Amino acid sequence: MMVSDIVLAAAIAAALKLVLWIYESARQPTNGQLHAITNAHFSTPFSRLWLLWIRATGEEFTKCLEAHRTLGPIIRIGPNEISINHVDGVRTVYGGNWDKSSMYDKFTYFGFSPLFAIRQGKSHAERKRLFTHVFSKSTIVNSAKLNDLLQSILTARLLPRLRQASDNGDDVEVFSLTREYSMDVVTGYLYGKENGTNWLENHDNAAHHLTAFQQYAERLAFFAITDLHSLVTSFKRLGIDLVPPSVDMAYETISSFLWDITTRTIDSFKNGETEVKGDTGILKDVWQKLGNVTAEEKTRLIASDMGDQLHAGHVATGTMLTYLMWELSRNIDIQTRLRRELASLNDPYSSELLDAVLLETYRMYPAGYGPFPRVASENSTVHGFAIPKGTIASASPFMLGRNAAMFPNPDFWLPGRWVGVDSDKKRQMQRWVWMFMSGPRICIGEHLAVIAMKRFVIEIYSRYETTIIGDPDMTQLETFFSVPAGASLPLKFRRGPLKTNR
Ligand code: HEM
Repeated sequence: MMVSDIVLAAAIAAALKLVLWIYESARQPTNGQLHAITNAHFSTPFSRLWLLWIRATGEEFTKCLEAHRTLGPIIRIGPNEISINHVDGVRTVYGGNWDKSSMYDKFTYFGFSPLFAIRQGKSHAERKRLFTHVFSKSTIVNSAKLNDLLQSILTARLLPRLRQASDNGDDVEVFSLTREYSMDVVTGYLYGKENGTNWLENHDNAAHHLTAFQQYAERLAFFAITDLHSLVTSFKRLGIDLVPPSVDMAYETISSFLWDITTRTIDSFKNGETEVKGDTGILKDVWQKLGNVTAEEKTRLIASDMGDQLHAGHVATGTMLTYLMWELSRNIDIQTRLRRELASLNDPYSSELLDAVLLETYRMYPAGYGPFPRVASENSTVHGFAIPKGTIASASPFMLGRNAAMFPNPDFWLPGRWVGVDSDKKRQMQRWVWMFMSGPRICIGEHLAVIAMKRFVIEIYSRYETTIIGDPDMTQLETFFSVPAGASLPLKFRRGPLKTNR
């Protein structure tokens, strides 16, 4: 056979595979028991194509929100899939024993699923026990070590960099700055201060890795790895790669970064080596708790979990801080009030306006839009509808946060809506702010992220006034890591008009 014949045969096989895949996606067995639920699109009872299309074009959540606004809190988005946009339905699905869907199988590092990707409740609960104490609210709030870590990262790395930029009149690229800060905090907590990253001071090293994390979770790459998985695999067998090589290279870069930082730290306490300085964060504790596996497996398992925690920890926290600073920089009146309030309080953590600014940012710009699919493990009732076993359901913090009855003018960032409201009303409102999720699969890093964000905002806005430069594209991408489309937020930092003791 000549080379051209082989290429032609591969092209024909690929075309056939594509046609078959479209046919299968377009005509799926319909689930008759879901007929009572309103269809988001006429095709959804028998086809996934509408869902795949809005996902591929990056409009999944605005289109589903539009459909919810006219059709109600439960809509059908595929032959076997529903979308929920009400906290009662969310409580049933995410607070109960619905497992994660097969979408999560695609996320492994070093041959193991990290906590986030474990589908079943029992295996998940076993793994989660390794980390529950480490991330509990009382551990985080009372940890003197974490307090020192934050203090040293802020005073020795972040503030000198901002002072220099402000004195020189230089812009600060805030989307990078916030991710660098967040990675330094998360790795410092997990691996110990001396063994974690110092990206705030090693900008080139940081930029290389930030790009890799960004490319790996890029919207279309995520879509290809999850929804197009079978097509991507079949094409790969024919020698055609639908996923750009940059994604594989990014995965390699992330894996080697994770492996290096994790094994260096583990080796130090395993072999009593002295290369690694200082304490080793929480890793030693996790290592000792892991029984019944070989040392090699333990290392791979821990590195896999670290992959998950480092990725979520730096991108999500960095994204939230970026949107918060963007809004404060274009709402100078609120920024000024916040600065005054922080300066007037002995304990700036107790600032009501600081809380309001954070909650409003979680509501408007949740760092992950989804999808977060779950599978009904038995016949259930969701928001009054009978849902058969095997149905896939999902919800999104973006859609829940745009509830106009709960949040008038839902598309506007208005922190004032959280100020002066009575505690019952505030609790009601908070149920709709679902950025860290709820139930057994709630984000384990929530308290670490919140303390890191509060400390960052207090330190910066007690000292500096920030203003926007140019016209950054802050459109939020509708995907799992919903980062700003322009991936950049340059701000000007000016020493604050108020003098404070901090
Ligand atoms: C603002 C920052 C953060 C946001 C918005 C966020 C959001 C989320 C969300 C929505 C989930 C559920 C994902 C799903 O079910 O598919 C999740 C899970 C998780 N997050 Fe976070 N996260 C943040 C920070 C962190 C940090 C700092 C860490 C750890 C250092 C972390 C570690 C995890 C882990 C391990 C899970 C899986 C939990 C489980 O399945 O039991 N996250 N996070």
